[in-house]
Amino acid sequence: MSANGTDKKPPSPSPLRFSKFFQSNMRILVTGGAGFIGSHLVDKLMENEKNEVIVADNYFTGSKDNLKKWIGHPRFELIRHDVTETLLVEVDRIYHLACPASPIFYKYNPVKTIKTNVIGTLNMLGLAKRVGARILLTSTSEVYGDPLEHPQNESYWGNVNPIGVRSCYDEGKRVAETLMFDYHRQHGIEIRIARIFNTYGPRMNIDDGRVVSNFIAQAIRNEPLTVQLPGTQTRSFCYVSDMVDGLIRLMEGENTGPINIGNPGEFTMLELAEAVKELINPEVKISMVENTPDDPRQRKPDITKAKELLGWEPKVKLRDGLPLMEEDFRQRLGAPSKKN
Ligand SMILES: NC(=O)c1ccc[n+]([C@@H]2O[C@H](COP(=O)([O-])OP(=O)(O)OC[C@H]3O[C@@H](n4cnc5c(N)ncnc54)[C@H](O)[C@@H]3O)[C@@H](O)[C@H]2O)c1
Ligand SMILES: O=c1ccn([C@@H]2O[C@H](COP(=O)(O)OP(=O)(O)O[C@H]3OC[C@@H](O)[C@H](O)[C@H]3O)[C@@H](O)[C@H]2O)c(=O)[nH]1
Repeated sequence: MSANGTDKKPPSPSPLRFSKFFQSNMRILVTGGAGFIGSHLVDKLMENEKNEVIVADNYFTGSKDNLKKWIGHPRFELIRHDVTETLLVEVDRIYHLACPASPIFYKYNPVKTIKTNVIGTLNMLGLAKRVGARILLTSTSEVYGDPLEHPQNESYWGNVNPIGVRSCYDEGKRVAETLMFDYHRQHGIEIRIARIFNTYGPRMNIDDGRVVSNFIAQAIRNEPLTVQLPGTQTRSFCYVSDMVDGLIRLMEGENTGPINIGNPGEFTMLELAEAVKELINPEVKISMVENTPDDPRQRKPDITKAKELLGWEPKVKLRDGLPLMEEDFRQRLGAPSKKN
């Protein structure tokens, strides 16, 4: 009797796979592929003509607009699907990103956020088991909570409030990581876990609520930059092209992780506001506003593992990445481009 209590072997891939005429394209599922990081990942995966990409997304925080250049492409398929329901597709790789990432959106329906992280990850692991796919989870630096170690390396177990308003996301991702390792140990599933630190870039929702998108939209509209108190809390911001590069290296490498993927350049929120002011609108005012509960006071990735195991480190500095994002926001807000 096997570990799952049955004598049946998992189904083998379709007989077509063993046909000598079979074109061995890599079939890749990206859950949450209509979102910010997901759509950039899809762009990169589609560059490789050997890849077929399937996106499954419920459009809660994502949009078809982010994928419009691929809709109708013969190697691309878009499915409106909620990962809390099962999905049956024949794939070789699963990038499992589906989950709202902005605190405003993950706190909007916390029970749904937990379901997305727990039931959604169970469903994707079940799919990986059925079709023998390798699965990568986009976990988060939030698993470290309000960290008491600085910078954070992967062996730190974190300082997370289990009953706070952020817990649906933080604890949801922690359970998702546990599920990944249990499926790996119990069923031999090939897993990869990325712990992503704050990522920014074009295509973030304008009303996403995260700090970089808020400040850029505010600077372009000449509205005060809302620095939440005390303003000395820190974050480390990674440009999205670096993030996508790190995720693909992790997926195709030999290590399960968890591996931190982020940019170690650390800034206080007041420093970030000053940088946005200087680069985008020197006239804009800065206004100090109330913060939300359990906001982590400091965050910076130790990326030694990513450097050693993936040969990866970020290339884009914050001062170079912010103007790239500004142009995209100007277009979408209907503000004149700075290039003209
Ligand atoms: N951006 C960051 O700074 C950051 C940091 C750490 C971890 N992450 C993780 O990376 C992933 C992508 O983040 P993002 O910034 O692109 O966020 P995003 O909100 O832009 O994208 C998330 C996508 O998942 C979809 N989605 C949400 N719930 C779903 C469900 N139940 N079923 C199907 N689709 C669903 C959304 O519609 C959206 O397209 C998330 O898992 C997030 O937790 C992001
Ligand atoms: O307008 C704002 C928004 C946010 N902030 C501050 O900026 C900091 C960063 O806040 P964000 O909402 O951008 O993101 P957080 O770092 O809190 O969480 C994020 O990080 C890890 C990911 O998993 C998630 O994408 C998200 O939870 C916080 O200290 C917050 O208080 C502002 O000062 N002003």
